[in-house]
Amino acid sequence: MFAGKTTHLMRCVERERARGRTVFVIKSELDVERFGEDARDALIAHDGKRVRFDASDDGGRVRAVRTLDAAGLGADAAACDAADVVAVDEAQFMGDLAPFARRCAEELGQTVYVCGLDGDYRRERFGGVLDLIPLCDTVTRLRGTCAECGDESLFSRRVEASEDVVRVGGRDKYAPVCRACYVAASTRERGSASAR
Ligand SMILES: Nc1ncnc2c1ncn2[C@@H]1O[C@H](COP(=O)(O)OP(=O)(O)O)[C@@H](O)[C@H]1O
Ligand SMILES: Cc1cn([C@H]2C[C@H](O)[C@@H](COP(=O)(O)O)O2)c(=O)[nH]c1=O
Repeated sequence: MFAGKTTHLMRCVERERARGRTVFVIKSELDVERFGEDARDALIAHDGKRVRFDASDDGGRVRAVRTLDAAGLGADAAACDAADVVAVDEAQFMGDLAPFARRCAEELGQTVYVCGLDGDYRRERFGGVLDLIPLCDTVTRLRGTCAECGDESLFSRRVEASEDVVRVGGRDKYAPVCRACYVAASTRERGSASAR
């Protein structure tokens, strides 16, 4: 988390739109829990930057969905199929990600951008993001800044006591950390659990 994934996706979306291409942006409905109704039709990064398309935009949309199938996309399924570009944020929450992305790229000829977490706070695979790797033209792994020592961050450490894998949130629940700080925190936590 905090690696700049959403910010990077926003730049890709803005570049495609500047070239006159229609972009359909899909994000997780879970973001609505975190940011409120505003998150239904806007991409939102941790620094508050937002990308929203207005009514005058050429068929491009930002939509928060539960699933990537016709049930999730509902009335927007045709607009999604018709877009030149499909961009998916928070892809770790999307079931059937690889079949969806493959259909977009290979049956519909769309340009597809997908951004999401490959691993959860335990550093285990998160949703279907890793299933895309063998299908991609390009993979970019971004890094943020370790919240504890300032080195580059690689992992998301959960700072709140909860063991649910899916736990929507930001700085209140997670900190981006480097390997050394992740391992040090895990060792501390294991130590305090065994002392109890
Ligand atoms: N520790 C951090 N490392 C990097 N960026 C951070 C950090 N804390 C806050 N930020 C902010 O988060 C922004 C990136 O947010 P975002 O694009 O939403 O990342 P992601 O989608 O990977 O979680 C940065 O531009 C920066 O303003
Ligand atoms: C590590 C981890 C994250 N989440 C949630 C927390 C946020 O709502 C998103 C990640 O958003 P970001 O744009 O990458 O910052 O995922 C989770 O549910 N479980 C986890 O283990």
